[in-house]
Order: sequence, then C-alpha cells, then structure tokens
Amino acid sequence: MSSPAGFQAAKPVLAIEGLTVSFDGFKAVNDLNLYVDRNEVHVVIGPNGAGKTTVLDLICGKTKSTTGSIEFDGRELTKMREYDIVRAGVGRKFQNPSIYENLTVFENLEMSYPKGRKVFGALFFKRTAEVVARVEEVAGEIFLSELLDKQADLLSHGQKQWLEIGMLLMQDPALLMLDEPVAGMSVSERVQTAELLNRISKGRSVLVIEHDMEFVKSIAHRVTVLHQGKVLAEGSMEAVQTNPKVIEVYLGH
Ligand SMILES: Nc1ncnc2c1ncn2[C@@H]1O[C@H](COP(=O)(O)OP(=O)(O)OP(=O)(O)O)[C@@H](O)[C@H]1O
Repeated sequence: MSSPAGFQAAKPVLAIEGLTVSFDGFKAVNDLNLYVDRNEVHVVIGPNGAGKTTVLDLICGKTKSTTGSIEFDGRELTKMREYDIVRAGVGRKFQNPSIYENLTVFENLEMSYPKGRKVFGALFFKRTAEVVARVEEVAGEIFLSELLDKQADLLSHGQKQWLEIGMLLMQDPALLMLDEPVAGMSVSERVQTAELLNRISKGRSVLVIEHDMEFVKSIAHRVTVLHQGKVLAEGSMEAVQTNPKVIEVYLGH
C-alpha cells in the first residue's frame, strides 16, 4: 500500500472487501476491495457509471450489498441500518446541500450537534456554553465565523457546501464522505475547500468522489480509479495519471 511521506501505515479505518451489488443482474460494484486509512484523503475517480456513488451508498447503508464486507472501525456495516451507521461515525455529504435555508448558519450548525437543538425540540431547548463553543469552533473551520447570524439561503453556493460540511463536522465523524464537493464552486472557493479537506482529515478519514482533476491533485493522498465497478488502478495521483489503462478509459477522454 503506498503512502505519502511521513504517513504512518496502520490498520485501515475502512476496509471494503469483495463488495458486490447487482441491480437486476447488472453488477454496478463488482468484487471491490478498497481501504481507507486514518488521516487520509482518499479520492475515487472514474468514468460516468463506474460505480462511485454506489460505493458511497453501500458504505452509508442507503444501498444493501449483494455480497462482500465493509468493515469500519472494527464493525461490519453491511448489516447495519443507515441511522446506526451514522451513529457509528460515518458522515456523508451529497452533491446538493441539505441545509435549513430559513435558519441562520448558527442554527444550522446547532441542529446538527448531537446534544443541540432539534427541529421539534425547540420548546424545551436551553442553549449551553458547550453547544455555542462547538458551533463557533466548527464555523471557524468552514470559513463562516463572520456569518453566524446570516440566514442560510443568503449564502453563496460554496458557503452552503461548507455549511453542510460543518453540519457533518458537528457530529465529529471518523469517516467523512463527500460526493463532488467543489461542483459549481469558484476558483477561490475550490482552493479554500482543498485547504479545508486537508485540515479536517487530521484525526479522521475523508473519502471523496471527484471529477475535477486539478482539485483531486490538490487534495488526494491516494486515488482509486473505478471502472465498471472494479478497481482499475490505485496509488498516488502521479502514478494514476500516467497509468496507460487509466488514460485509455478515463483521463484521455
Ligand atoms: N438503484 C439502482 N438501480 C439500478 N441501477 C443502478 C442503481 N444505482 C446505480 N445504478 C447503475 O449502476 C451504475 C453505476 O452508477 P453510479 O451512479 O454508482 O456511477 P458513478 O460512477 O457514480 O457515475 P457518475 O460519475 O455519473 O455519478 C450505473 O450504470 C447506474 O445506472
């Protein structure tokens, strides 16, 4: 297994082995092995229909596998319910942000804190110093410290994406999964997002699906190329980029 300089090789946090899912006989993911380490930003790339989103769906329990195993932090996820997988420490951001548009940045973050205010629990809610401190800490991480009182629908597209990442960070997941996090972002927002992902990978694992190769270069510790539900290549961005098979099926197009 290749690792960047200074990277401590250890037991992977996420170990996917022999994972297969068939939809009416079509194997969208086919005998897949994939490992993600702690402190790693691992990026999955590949052509449309390669099975990238399906892999994230399988990890978070949205789709159930036909065969194979997904071991996360010593627990087998394939038999667990979506809700329990979240509680086990897996956070997933979809492409479209699912924030509460009519609430402020502060309130959105607060809602996501395990001990924070809930949509239907507002009546008996007392805002504690612990919640406020955590909201402020996360807002700082996602570049929104100055915008805590702003209503979420007034944020830019990029800021909404960061807010959703922040909402996941409130739960301090050990594994954070992001599907095309910089789609629709400006150049400067992309640069900031790369910095953000690098920073938040410390102490946890980040698994990203991305098509933007410049962005992949700026964040990936390791890249897995999927093709027809299988691993076509894996390694550093440099190694993957010069791999003739990868150029043929993906990067050359
Ligand atoms: N629930 C489902 N039922 C039937 N087929 C599905 C289902 N989910 C995914 N597929 C099929 O599985 C294949 C892989 O889809 P997936 O969305 O995982 O690819 P992807 O690599 O994420 O592609 P893209 O880059 O376009 O998002 C596709 O052929 C898709 O049509």
